[in-house]
Amino acid sequence: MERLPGGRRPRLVSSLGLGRRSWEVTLDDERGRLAWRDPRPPRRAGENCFVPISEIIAVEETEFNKKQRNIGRWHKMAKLHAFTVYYVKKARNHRWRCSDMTFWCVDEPICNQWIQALKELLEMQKSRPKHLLVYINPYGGKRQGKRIYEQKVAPLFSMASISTDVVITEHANHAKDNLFEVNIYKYDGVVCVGGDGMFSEVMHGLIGRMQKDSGIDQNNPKASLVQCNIRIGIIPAGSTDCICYSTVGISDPVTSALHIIVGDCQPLDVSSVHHNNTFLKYSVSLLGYGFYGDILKDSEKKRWMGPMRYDYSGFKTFLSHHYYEGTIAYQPAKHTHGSPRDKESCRTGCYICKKSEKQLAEQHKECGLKHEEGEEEWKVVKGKFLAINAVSMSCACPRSPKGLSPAAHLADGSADLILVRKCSRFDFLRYLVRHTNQDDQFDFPFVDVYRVKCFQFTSKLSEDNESNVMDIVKKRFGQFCRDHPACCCNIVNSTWNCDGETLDSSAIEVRVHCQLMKLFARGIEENCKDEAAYSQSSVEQLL
Ligand SMILES: Nc1ncnc2c1ncn2[C@@H]1O[C@H](COP(=O)(O)OP(=O)(O)OP(=O)(O)O)[C@@H](O)[C@H]1O
Ligand SMILES: CCCCCCCCCCCCC/C=C/[C@@H](O)[C@H](CO)NC(C)=O
Ligand SMILES: [Ca+2]
Repeated sequence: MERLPGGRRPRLVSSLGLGRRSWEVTLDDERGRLAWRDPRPPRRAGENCFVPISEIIAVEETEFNKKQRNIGRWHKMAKLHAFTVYYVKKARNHRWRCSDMTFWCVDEPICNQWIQALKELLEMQKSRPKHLLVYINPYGGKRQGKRIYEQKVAPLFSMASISTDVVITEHANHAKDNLFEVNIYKYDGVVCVGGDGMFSEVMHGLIGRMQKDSGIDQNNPKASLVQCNIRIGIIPAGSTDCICYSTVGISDPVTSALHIIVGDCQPLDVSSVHHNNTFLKYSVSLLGYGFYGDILKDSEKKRWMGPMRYDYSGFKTFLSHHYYEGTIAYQPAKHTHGSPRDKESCRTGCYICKKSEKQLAEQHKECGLKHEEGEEEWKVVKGKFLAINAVSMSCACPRSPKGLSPAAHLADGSADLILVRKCSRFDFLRYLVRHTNQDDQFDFPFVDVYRVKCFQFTSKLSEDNESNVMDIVKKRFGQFCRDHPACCCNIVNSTWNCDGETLDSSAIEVRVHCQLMKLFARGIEENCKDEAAYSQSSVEQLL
């Protein structure tokens, strides 16, 4: 048996047929690769091809005649034995597809040896899920959730030998409530088929369940929450699908299903939102007051329009140009080195997020699960704002491929607080348009951005309300009519948009919990054509 670099022996080396030619095929378990090359000298660059074992989806014995291609005439005389390897093929724009290759030989024991060895190696991929709980929202987005799951996802899960318990939700909060009742510990993960709202439900169910089982009171804004190690997979079938897009790089059901199958793991920051020591919600994407809150409030009445509702309400809200007065107090995130103005974005294996992971592990070692709230300084900002956005991740989505804060990190324990002060409609439009092109959306005198670990917000109206409700409303309403005929400032509060759900209170207290949960994802991969992708495309040229 030929030795590999370093004198290692591969697990298996055989001469196998692939297409019309015979190849030297190697199963190198140390490097984690299934590789094949043309044995005829000289070996030309580009003829060394491989698939990482971690990206093989399944292996199965194949009835060769059914798949028979135009192979040499002499082979037609003998009975051929074959096996098919299904693997991840990386296409453009972070899209993944399931591709396959059929290897053949005349020797049945060799064929069986290959099938067995590959299956053993797949069995050893311990991060892969075997049993999943799936929730499908049949009414999310364009109401395609059930069809998408049945046609595109279920066949892949079954090919990868993943068993599933599927729940088609019958009402809002069905998935969340169900997660408090079922034995979640028997599953390797929970999958939601829907949009950001559906993900939010599943996340609330899982995090809430973990806290309940650990005796943690979610109403305590300072409580150290217990990390949730049951991963969530998102099959995008919603209107914005921002969480899927920001963690995978594309909103595509097949790509997401393949990330689940290969057992990817991406930790995620979660912000808790409280009002007066009462827990309101968790957020992983956008907490938006003013512009995004008003869009959401208006669009909720137009759910029948589907994803178009956001364009309609967005246009209406833009024209209304309301601003809101309030005070924000925040603690800067000093533990992380990044800044919202960085040119680099969070990508697979991000070193800033890795550093936060280490810090978190050290913190847990030092003080068990007790969280030491640092007596760090609070900064206070008062003003009139068109939008207050706090994002724990970039919030990239098909409408804005770089997101609301392009340099925000998925798992660094911080959120980016973006304050858009009162400005002209034209300037606000310029700001919005920069979400869709390469220009810096923070490079405006009326936009400030801070990386924070917690913040509080109080609207001017609720500050006033605390003194004397009716007097102030009357006084302010008079002022409003006399001083602002253009009707741009608002005597009522806006609403918080929390990952696509409205909050009942305007005064909130927010804290980022570093890596509180995990997704079946790996962050956005760098956009270079990597070695594996190169090899795979060259396979197709060669066959
Ligand atoms: N069977 C159901 N009937 C009505 N509402 C449901 C049902 N199942 C789930 N929901 C609710 O529907 C809401 C919206 O769903 P989802 O997030 O899937 O779609 P979307 O709002 O169109 O997309 P996005 O959140 O990406 O904008 C969720 O908050 C969820 O609570
Ligand atoms: C005139 C051009 C204007 C273009 C403006 C583009 C800006 C788009 C930015 C969208 C960011 C969406 C952030 C995600 C929020 C989700 O949590 C939420 C629920 O799905 N979606 C919305 C729309 O609130
Ligand atoms: Ca973050």
